[in-house]
Amino acid sequence: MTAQIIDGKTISKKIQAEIGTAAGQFFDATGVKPKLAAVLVGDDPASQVYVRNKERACERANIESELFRLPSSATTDEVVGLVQKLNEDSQVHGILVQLPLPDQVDALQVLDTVDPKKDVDAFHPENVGLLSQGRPRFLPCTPFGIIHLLANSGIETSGKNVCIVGRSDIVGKPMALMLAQRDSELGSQYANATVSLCHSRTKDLVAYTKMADILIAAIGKPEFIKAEHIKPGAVVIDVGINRTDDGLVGDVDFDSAAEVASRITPVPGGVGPMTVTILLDNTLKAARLQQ
Ligand SMILES: Nc1nc(=O)c2c([nH]1)NC[C@@H]1CN(c3ccc(C(=O)N[C@@H](CCC(=O)O)C(=O)O)cc3)C=[N+]21
Repeated sequence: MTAQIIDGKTISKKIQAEIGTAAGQFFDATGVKPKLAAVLVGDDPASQVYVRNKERACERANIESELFRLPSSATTDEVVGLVQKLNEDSQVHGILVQLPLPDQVDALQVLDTVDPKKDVDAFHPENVGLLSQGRPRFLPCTPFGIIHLLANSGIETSGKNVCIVGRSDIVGKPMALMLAQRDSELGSQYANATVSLCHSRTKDLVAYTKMADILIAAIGKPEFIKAEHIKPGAVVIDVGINRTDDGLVGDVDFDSAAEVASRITPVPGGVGPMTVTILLDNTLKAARLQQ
């Protein structure tokens, strides 16, 4: 078997065009152009790439964006102060604090400062709580991007075995919540999964991954998932972005996995562009919330 590719770049272009149309209509009705403020502390090269991708995508979708930079020596108080200023700025609808922050900055304190109604990453405890109760305000960008990828590819999750490898607060944990719930913004067929959330202490990982109709790799280890982890015909979603000597690779060994899977996302061009797309959607949602 050779897997069909799930093309995140093409799907994200299509959704970004829809968001652009909706943002234009919102502007015509209200005179307000949705605005995203991105906070970038230091000069991590990967963060610069992501922030640039986000700015370009905003431009395409009729969303204003402004980048606020602080030096890598910034203190917690300085970052918190900038976020407070953006909270109070009525022209700013969405605030994104690019992670990772430098070690001397208390990231939790910074993220807790973001006004929950401007929290387009959905990292604030109020938004995490709303999601866990099944009444989300904003949905976290990468997990919701994955649901969109599945929906756009006609891959339903209801009643399926989904295995998520990796329990991070920004991908694995919220992804598990969203897929296990009764409903999703895209319909109940894209929820209601039987979810296993696996991690570094999981015993017999292969037993879980091999049961999965949909396998989501969000571990942060280059090419960790191989053909032997995958049930023949399964759908494989690769969330990893690892920079190695061979260039950018995912958490899945693409060549061997594609022999066994029925559908697979590439890296780059899979989940990454969808993360950016949902950020735009959340910024428009934030602008609506603030009218
Ligand atoms: N507050 C916060 N929110 C985030 O959403 C957030 C963050 N911090 N810190 C880092 C991670 C990572 N992330 C990506 C965004 C875009 C691509 C992306 O555009 N990827 C393209 C290009 C990849 C490349 O060329 O490097 C692709 O996969 O095709 C990837 C990863 C958002 N993150």
